[in-house]
Amino acid sequence: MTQIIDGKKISQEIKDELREQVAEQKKLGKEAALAVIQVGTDPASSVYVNNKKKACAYIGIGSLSYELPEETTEEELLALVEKLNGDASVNGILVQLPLPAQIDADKVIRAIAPEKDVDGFHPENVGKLVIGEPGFVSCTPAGIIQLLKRSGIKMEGKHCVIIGRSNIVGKPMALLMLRENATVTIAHSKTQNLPELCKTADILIVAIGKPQFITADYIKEGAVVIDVGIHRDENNKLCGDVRYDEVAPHTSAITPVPGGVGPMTIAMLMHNCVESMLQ
Ligand SMILES: Nc1nc(=O)c2c([nH]1)NC[C@@H]1CN(c3ccc(C(=O)N[C@@H](CCC(=O)O)C(=O)O)cc3)C=[N+]21
Repeated sequence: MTQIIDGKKISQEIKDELREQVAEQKKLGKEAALAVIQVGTDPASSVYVNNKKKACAYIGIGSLSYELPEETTEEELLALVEKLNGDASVNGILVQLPLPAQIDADKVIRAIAPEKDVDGFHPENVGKLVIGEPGFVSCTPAGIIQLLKRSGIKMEGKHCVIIGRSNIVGKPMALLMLRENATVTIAHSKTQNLPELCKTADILIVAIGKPQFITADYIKEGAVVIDVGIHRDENNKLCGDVRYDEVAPHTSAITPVPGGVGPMTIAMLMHNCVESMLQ
């Protein structure tokens, strides 16, 4: 029997836990607030940003919303980040990616005060993850660990293949899996014999960014498959990097798209905001 890992349900559990924690802190006079900055009006970004604001409202975290025009300059964005760094009522700063071409995203990420970097993208937080010190962890990989733990899936000693080596998903994912005592392989666009390699995975985490790329040929019978991709197909329906209908029957557990990893990213962002408030 294939276990369908319900990211909506698990993210709801986490949000309910956080909501209680925030209510407790409110009694002590402590409040949390997240600043969300969006440059331009990419429709997909707007959906995610709205989901983040809804989650804040549900949990009781204040949200400040900055919607800047597409032609915003790097200097203007950096000035806003600086202002929010110095604002004691703001615990978290999130600059929605991708940014328009005139803005250097790395420069903006480095400008965010590490103690307000709830995305976990700042080099200081990335470095802490590498050496195993507490710090903010990138939300998508942190959410995947929660999905696995809360679904009763053991990671210790398992071979985990991660496809994708981005700073935001693949690399932090590998470090978190290592922390859970998995044996980790990172695959990428230059990896040879990708289907054969994937067939050795007990846990396959797919973050390639190509719609429905992974077929049943990549799957060891009974493997756990986590799909990080999010796309719209020819019928404008959401789909992932994995051909779900074909792959699912060969797995012991799999995440759907939507309703898998996506909602967990937001739950972990909320978790990081609460952590930031408690510091
Ligand atoms: N600074 C920054 N931090 C991010 O965390 C960040 C970002 N930039 N840029 C874009 C990606 C993508 N991302 C998602 C968040 C929620 C869903 C999500 O809620 N997905 C729903 C469906 C949403 C829909 O209806 O489209 C689901 O999978 O069920 C997906 C993707 C955060 N990102």
